Formats: sequence, C-alpha cells, structure tokens
Amino acid sequence: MVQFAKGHGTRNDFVLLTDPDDREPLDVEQVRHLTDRRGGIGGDGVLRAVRGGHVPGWDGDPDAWFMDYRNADGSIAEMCGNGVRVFARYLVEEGLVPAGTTRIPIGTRAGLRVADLLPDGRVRVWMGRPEASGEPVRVTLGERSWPAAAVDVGNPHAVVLLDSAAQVAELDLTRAPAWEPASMFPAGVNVEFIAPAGEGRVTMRVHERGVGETESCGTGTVAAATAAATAAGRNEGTWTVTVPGGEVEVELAGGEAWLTGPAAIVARGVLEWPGGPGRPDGGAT
Ligand SMILES: N[C@@H](CCC[C@H](N)C(=O)O)C(=O)O
Repeated sequence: MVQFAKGHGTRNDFVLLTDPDDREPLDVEQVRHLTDRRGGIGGDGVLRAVRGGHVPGWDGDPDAWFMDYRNADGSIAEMCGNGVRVFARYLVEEGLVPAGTTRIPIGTRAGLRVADLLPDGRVRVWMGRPEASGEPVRVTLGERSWPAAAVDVGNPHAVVLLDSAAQVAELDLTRAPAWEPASMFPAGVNVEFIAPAGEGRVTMRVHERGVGETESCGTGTVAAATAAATAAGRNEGTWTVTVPGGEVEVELAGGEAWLTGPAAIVARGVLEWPGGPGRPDGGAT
C-alpha cells in the first residue's frame, strides 16, 4: 500500500509520494504502474519527496527536500520544471515545510532550485542557467526535418522554430522525433516545436523523452524562450509560452531563467500494489 497525491502544472501531471528516509525506492515497473492511466493512477511522471541526505551524489543541505523525478517509462531525468512547481505545492499542502513558508529550496539531479509561492497562487522557480550550445542539430518527424537549437536546462532539449502556430498544431506527435547527429543527445532529448505568437509570446508543443507528447513541459518552455530570444537577438526579457495545457511565463535575465506558472494538487489516495498480499495482479503493466 502506498499513500499518494496527484497533481499537475498546466496539465503536465504527476503522482507524488513521500519517502523522507528513502525506505522505498521505486523500480521501473513500479513507476510504470503508478503512471499507467488505466491500470494505475496515471501521470506523465512520478515525484518522490526524499530528504537530500539520503540521495547518493547530493552534496547540498542533507535536510533539503529532494525531488526524485521519474518519467512515465521509469527513466530518470535530471529536472522537471512543471514538476518542481507541483512539488513545492505538495510540500506545503502536506505540511512537509513549516506553516507560512513561501520560499522552498528543492534539490534536483540538475542541482538546487528555489521555488517561491506567489500571492496570486502561482509558483515561480529559479531554473538556473539555460545553455544554448549553438551546435547544429537536425530534428526529423516522419518525412520532414528542420534545424533545431540545442538547449540544456539541466535536462536536454532540441527546439524547432516554425513560422506559425498552425504549423505547430498540424504536427503528428504520436511519433517520436529523431535527431542528427545521434551523438548530440546520447541519453535522449525532449523536442519542442515552437512558433511566434506576438511580441514576447510563443506557442509550443513538446514530445518528451521518456513520456511522449505531453500538454506541457516546464524545462521545455525555458528552452523555447531561450531559443526564441536567441533568434530574436535579445537574450533578456519575459516570454509567455502557450502550451496545450495552459500558459507559463519565462523570465530571462543575466543568463539565468525563472519559470512561473500554476501548480495544483487535485487528489489524494491509497494505492494497492498489484500482486501485493492477497491481491491478484489484475493484468498489471
Ligand atoms: N515535464 C518536465 C520534464 C520532464 C523530464 C523530461 N521528460 C526529460 O526526460 O528530460 C518539465 O516540466 O520540465
């Protein structure tokens, strides 16, 4: 049995668990079961709250909460921008930080992030320093291919700039994009397709590594804003990014980025693991 919560940020959705002392690390099958939308709870990923001191390789504050992020396919990713906002909301609602806390340092595999809970209900996260490599990369989807911008936001992204929102809308993202050179992203990549949508605005769809098309990707919106800013010849400013699941704001200043958007916990419950004592596996995933 496991206590869980379900949350989302612009409809990028997650199953959340608390395991302060890292007593129950998740294996790939467990993650796949949790994220299974029919046989399990359902989500694009899993966020497990562990104290940093129990995470191998974490050399920050051992008492800081660490966001152990998994993609729906069970793979590990360094960072999740929507996830970190939802994680901050979860820590507050579960009473895992002192009452009244509005600023929360959060450990991730990409390093420390800092989440501020804003009075308007949104969460603003310091996202570190996105790095646009400038190296040529090409993305292919079916018969078509485009040049893309490689942007590292702690996790890897390739951003394709299209001319119009209509071109973004017509893409078939049930297929996974390919990229060249393959050596550019040996551990896979998240691919964003973006188009200008007015001054300081872009529209975006994403195919996430380890998931497929999602309705939003926070690190992807930071990569999109970075690529759009570079293309526009200005690397400072605020970008509003519209995704199928809503809208977020990305601020770029001094080489750093901040991501602001909604974060909600929508359900809490208890999950029975398939095959647990007295339970058939029910055709488990
Ligand atoms: N949805 C996330 C990104 C999750 C990780 C990604 N799929 C990867 O493998 O890098 C976000 O909001 O940033």
